Amino acid sequence: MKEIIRKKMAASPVLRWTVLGLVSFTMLTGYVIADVMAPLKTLLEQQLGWDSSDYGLFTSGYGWLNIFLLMLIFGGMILDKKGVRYAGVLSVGLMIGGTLLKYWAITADLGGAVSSFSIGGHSLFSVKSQVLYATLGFAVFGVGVEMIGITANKAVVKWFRGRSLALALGINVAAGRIGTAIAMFGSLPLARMTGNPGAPLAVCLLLLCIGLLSFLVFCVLDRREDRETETLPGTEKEEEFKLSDIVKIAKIKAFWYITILCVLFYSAVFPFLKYATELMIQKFHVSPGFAGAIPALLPFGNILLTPLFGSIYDRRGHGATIMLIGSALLVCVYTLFAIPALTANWMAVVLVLVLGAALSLVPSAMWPSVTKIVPYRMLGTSYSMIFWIQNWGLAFVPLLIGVVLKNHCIAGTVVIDGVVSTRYDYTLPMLIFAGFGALSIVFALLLRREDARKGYGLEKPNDELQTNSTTKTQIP
Ligand SMILES: N[C@@H](Cc1c[nH]cn1)C(=O)NCC(=O)O
Repeated sequence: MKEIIRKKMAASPVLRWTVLGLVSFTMLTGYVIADVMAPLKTLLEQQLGWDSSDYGLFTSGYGWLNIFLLMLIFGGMILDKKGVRYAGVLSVGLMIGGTLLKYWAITADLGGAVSSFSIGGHSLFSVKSQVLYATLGFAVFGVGVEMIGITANKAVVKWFRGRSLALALGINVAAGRIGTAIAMFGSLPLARMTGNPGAPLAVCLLLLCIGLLSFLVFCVLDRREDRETETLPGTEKEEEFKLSDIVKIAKIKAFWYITILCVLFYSAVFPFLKYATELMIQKFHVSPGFAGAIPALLPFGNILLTPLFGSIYDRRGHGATIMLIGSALLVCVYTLFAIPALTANWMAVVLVLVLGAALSLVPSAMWPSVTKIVPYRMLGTSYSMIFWIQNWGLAFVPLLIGVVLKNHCIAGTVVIDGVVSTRYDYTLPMLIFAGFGALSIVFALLLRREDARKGYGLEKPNDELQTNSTTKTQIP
């Protein structure tokens, strides 16, 4: 065990909250683009001649570079080595570059060109060039947006550790949810109004440039603060991140518990949203025109509740218990979704709202808790390792649910909007999500036990820890 002296918590509250506003706004602009194409699936098929597999390929592009080329992990290491300013500007640059490529692909007339890939004369696969370029653009964007996620978290920790940290991180998550809500509600009307599926992307690009400006203003404030803090008496420079720190992180049991809890929990929520509209139509008999509005309630609930639960964690503690309650709610929600006899509309609304509460509880406690388990200098890499494993779940669980639906859940046909469609029985997928929830409970319990053993302080108020740890913190 080693002790280092932390930088003094300088900065006025006004400056701290200004910094949070600037960084969170940049996050918001990135998260709008992450979801902006999701409501346009039908429009892409109608206007650009895409089919479902083109759309599936394009959507999956988000995780390609992050997962397979380990870009997320490299992003975390760059963040720890070079700092939040460098990593943030790089992230926004990648998001702008990726979105420009995607916008060009969607709006250019490529004359129906097809790109084919073959090895030794054997054709592997061919894909519409437009889809390929749009997917590559989304893949580059995916690296940037995941990196801004970890960078924003680390920047918030840098400015808020010990002072309303969970509230600040909760507001940052809420900013991301506002971005998702804007995309879910604004994208389709704008594309329809202009008759151009590229129009929402053009607006997003403009928004992202404002996000870049916002981050640049943050950089000026952050650099000034760094200079002032360095000159404070009694302030020692923090140890630099080393590659060997990855091994140190990997040896922390609680880190793995929180990582596994993260992948299980998020795999039970975000992939559910990809099927939620169909579930509303087929199980709860909601009209197709209104069905998307029920799952869209989810981010709205989060916008208020995540900061609220964060603030409770700051003042009262119980971080591990909050994660436990959030996981338990998942089991309740999906078990009720699985019961075939429950088909009332209001029930679907209530269950989505409770799911929203779960999606507020767990992130509000999870991201601040990581700061109690790993030292600040390793935080970028730790967040990136957690996000990397989480991205596997986010990429493959929707696929798993699709395969399960296709092979085990077909229950005849149903007429939707005058079109005969396959009818699915969603009981099994809902039980799978409930299973993820049950496993999340196990890992939340393990985390709580480990906390009791090692004394990370997950059950203690963050603000109380501040008085003990503003100057000194224990480093494993
Ligand atoms: N790694 C991200 C994944 C994501 C993408 N869009 C929404 N979430 C993440 O976990 N961000 C934190 C969060 O709670 O959304």
